Amino acid sequence: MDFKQYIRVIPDFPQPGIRFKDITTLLKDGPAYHAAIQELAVFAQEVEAEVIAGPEARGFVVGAPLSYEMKIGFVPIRKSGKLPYESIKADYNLEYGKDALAVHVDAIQPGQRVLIADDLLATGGTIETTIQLIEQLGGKVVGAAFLIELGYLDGRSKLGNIPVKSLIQY
Ligand SMILES: O=P(O)(O)OC[C@H]1O[C@H](OP(=O)(O)OP(=O)(O)O)[C@H](O)[C@@H]1O
Ligand SMILES: Nc1ncnc2[nH]cnc12
Repeated sequence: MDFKQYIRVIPDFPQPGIRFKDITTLLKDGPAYHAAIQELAVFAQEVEAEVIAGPEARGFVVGAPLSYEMKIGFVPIRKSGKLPYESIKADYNLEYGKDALAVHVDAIQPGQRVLIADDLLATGGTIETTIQLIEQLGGKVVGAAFLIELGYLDGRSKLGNIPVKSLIQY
């Protein structure tokens, strides 16, 4: 399926110069959303993922259905200050700002095979921070799956040897 046709590009959002890739136009199309998750599930099987981790918020709409499809667990990586239990936290930079992510200390078992899922790979700051948190808990990141990859920002370089799957490239 040509998933790119379902993405709406908004110029100058949220800041001048940013071409924002709007995934809501894909999400509202049932067959396209389902096909996208199915394709990422093939990758998740190939890398033998045991759990999916997704960064808030758009990582939830990719990671949660993927974990449901795979019948494996989902770990939310949340923006700082949202998690109720003991957590670890890391700061990071984005294409348009900065933020912090956190995860519960007991979210991942040591040695567990973790696939990270998100809607979009841009500078790689979010994924790099997510990897750092998972590895700090002893998890093994076996792959990273995205709907969209902005190749011109070279986020892949933050992933080292970790296998990457993206359905749409710009
Ligand atoms: O590769 P990067 O440069 O880190 O950018 C990609 C991240 O940016 C967006 O999230 P954002 O922080 O805007 O949050 P949201 O999902 O809550 O909208 C997107 O959903 C990715 O997680
Ligand atoms: N250009 C972009 N469009 C949508 N989400 C993003 N996250 C980071 N950069 C983005």
